[in-house]
Amino acid sequence: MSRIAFDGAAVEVGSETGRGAGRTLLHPLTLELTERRIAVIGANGSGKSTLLKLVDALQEPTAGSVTVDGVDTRHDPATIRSRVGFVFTDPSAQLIMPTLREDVTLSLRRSVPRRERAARAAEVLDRFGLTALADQSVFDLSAGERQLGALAVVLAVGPAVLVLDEPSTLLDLRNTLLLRRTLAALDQQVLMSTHDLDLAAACDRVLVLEDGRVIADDDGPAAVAFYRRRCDEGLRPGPPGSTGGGS
Ligand SMILES: Nc1ncnc2c1ncn2[C@@H]1O[C@H](COP(=O)(O)OP(=O)(O)OP(=O)(O)O)[C@@H](O)[C@H]1O
Repeated sequence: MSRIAFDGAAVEVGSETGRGAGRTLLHPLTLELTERRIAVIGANGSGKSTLLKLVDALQEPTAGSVTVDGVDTRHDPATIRSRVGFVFTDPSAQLIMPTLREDVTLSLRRSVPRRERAARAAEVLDRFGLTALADQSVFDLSAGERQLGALAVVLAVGPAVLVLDEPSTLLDLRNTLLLRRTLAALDQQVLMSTHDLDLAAACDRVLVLEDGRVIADDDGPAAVAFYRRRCDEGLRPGPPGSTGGGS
């Protein structure tokens, strides 16, 4: 497995305007991720996507550093992106060709000789049950089909690390199960953010984020149980007269 290291990495935005303090999206974080399946969970806006983007050099840390197998994301983003594949929540950010077959073939242009690309693309599409949809306009595919297509495009080039931002958001139950099986069978290290707690519980390690801080770091079942308790406590009405207790 790869070694993803955060060394005091933090993200603050807005301070560059010089008008007072900026907003901290991610507080300084120091940890190493070497497990095979890692999930990041937490409320909307807690900083999950920000953390993931640091790993693929899509976001620069404003303090500290992030390295993947010793390569600093700020110094060598090209090498980072050849090792780390990023699957966005919104597949339209990923799919740029008219059909999935063309998109997968295009993604193979640097790693596979031209004469082998068609066969490799067919193999990848088949693995995701996308063969029947491969030549249809991507605009005619359902959102879930596009999301699986985006995953196929990224996996086609065999990145060492796969980063997925909420991969099951648009998927129905059948495709969620297909995604789970596919992720379980991958050789790659997988780092994902998700609101699907079953998916998270099946991971080797889960980080729970709250307001840009890691508040729990445990195995899947323990971290998910912690997060459920935390959400439950947050929803419980406070004693009469306390903030949020109502009038
Ligand atoms: N460039 C930016 N400038 C200012 N604020 C930002 C910027 N990027 C993200 N944010 C804010 O930072 C917070 C964390 O965003 P992030 O996308 O990491 O959250 P998230 O945990 O992935 O949320 P969700 O579950 O809704 O996808 C959000 O409140 C977001 O509005």
